[in-house]
Amino acid sequence: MTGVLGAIADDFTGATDVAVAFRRGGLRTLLFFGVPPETEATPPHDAIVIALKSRAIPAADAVSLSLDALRRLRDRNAEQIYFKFCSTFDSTPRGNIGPVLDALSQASPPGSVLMTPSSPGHGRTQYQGHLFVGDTLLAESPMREHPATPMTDSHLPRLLRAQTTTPVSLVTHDVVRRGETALREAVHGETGYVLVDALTEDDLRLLGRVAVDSPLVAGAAGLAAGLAAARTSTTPLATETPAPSGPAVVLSGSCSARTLEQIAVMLRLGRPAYRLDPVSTPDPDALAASALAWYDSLDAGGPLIYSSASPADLQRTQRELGVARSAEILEKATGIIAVGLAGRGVRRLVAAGGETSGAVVTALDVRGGVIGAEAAPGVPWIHPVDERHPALLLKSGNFGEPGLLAMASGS
Ligand SMILES: Nc1ncnc2c1ncn2[C@@H]1O[C@H](COP(=O)(O)OP(=O)(O)O)[C@@H](O)[C@H]1O
Ligand SMILES: O=C(O)[C@@H](O)C(=O)COP(=O)(O)O
Repeated sequence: MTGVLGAIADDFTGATDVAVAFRRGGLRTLLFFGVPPETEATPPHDAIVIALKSRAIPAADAVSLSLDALRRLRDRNAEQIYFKFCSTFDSTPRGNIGPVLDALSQASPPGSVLMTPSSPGHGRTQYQGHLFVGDTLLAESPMREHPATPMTDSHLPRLLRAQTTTPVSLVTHDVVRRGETALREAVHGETGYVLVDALTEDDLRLLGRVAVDSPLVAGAAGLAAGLAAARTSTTPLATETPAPSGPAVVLSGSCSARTLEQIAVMLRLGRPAYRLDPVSTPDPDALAASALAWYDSLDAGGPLIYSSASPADLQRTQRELGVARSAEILEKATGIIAVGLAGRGVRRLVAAGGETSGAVVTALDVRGGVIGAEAAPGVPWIHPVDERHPALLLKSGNFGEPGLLAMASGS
């Protein structure tokens, strides 16, 4: 399919992940945080990614935001739409993957929707409809403890059927192994949503070829890369923007197991660290003010301000304050802190966690940026178009080696 490839991502770290996948595939990619104004001027591009914060909000709001994004992408000549959800299928029985897919497919030309969360680069694979995180089933991985979207089932057709009345079918790996013609027949012979097994990047390139003319495709960064590879770009990529420099701070609200390891490394290295405790200070303004006062008193660089907590500590806070209220307090405080840090001359902000990153970008009012060098696979530096903003590294909870946060905020 020619024309622009438009992606709608359900959170901000997911959006950077998919933007990187498109860019690596040779597509000149723009990333917008939120639906851009109609008039926003843009450099030439092959793909546009719109980052929403629609993963954990009420389904009706997620649908309405996604339809706004769809309209804006269509205004900008997007002929093919990619709905990016999490490679760990983060959702609840109420949504939001099913409801958003329903709305997007009703607003698109007819045809089955090929989809898979498989992203081998991140250790996610789909086999016999089951989602694996490394060598572990999703429901046995740390995702079962996620604060907003605990994943306690690994079977994708069952997870999706709980969220939609649209038919959901499964194409298993034996069909993928038979090659393009067999897969094309299997996918295009179905109606509704077709979850296709994929274990390798080669599988995903095959899926990309099969979906290259479909108006709507869905998945994580793995299939996005497959789709990008199936489209050709005649324009060579711009040269890589160098990694940014200047004072750096890590802001982490991610409670993912990988982030906790990355925080442990920072603490072991003796980096200055300030823990946000919403139970002792439930007023976000007061919480932010004390964190900023602490920052002002520092003489060492590369500090960490965090609320990330182990599953047991997280549950204690959530019992005390409620899941929504604790997240609301922390995200509001984190936003205020981000603005305060930018005002104090911080030039690199590393945010850990999708929701947390969304809070940071929204509070700073960063509208969009150019995708730069990757600090880890799927985690690029973002250079805001408005250069007064600090460079941003939005780290998905599950991504990066244990040393990533320390490295990205180092001098
Ligand atoms: N100590 C805490 N107690 C309760 N909720 C927390 C705590 N720390 C973070 N949160 C909330 O948990 C959610 C974490 O989600 P996110 O930032 O997407 O990271 P991840 O998905 O990696 O855990 C956010 O809404 C955040 O505000
Ligand atoms: O697909 C993925 O795993 C990521 O792109 C993503 O969406 C991660 O979300 P968070 O773990 O909430 O950062």
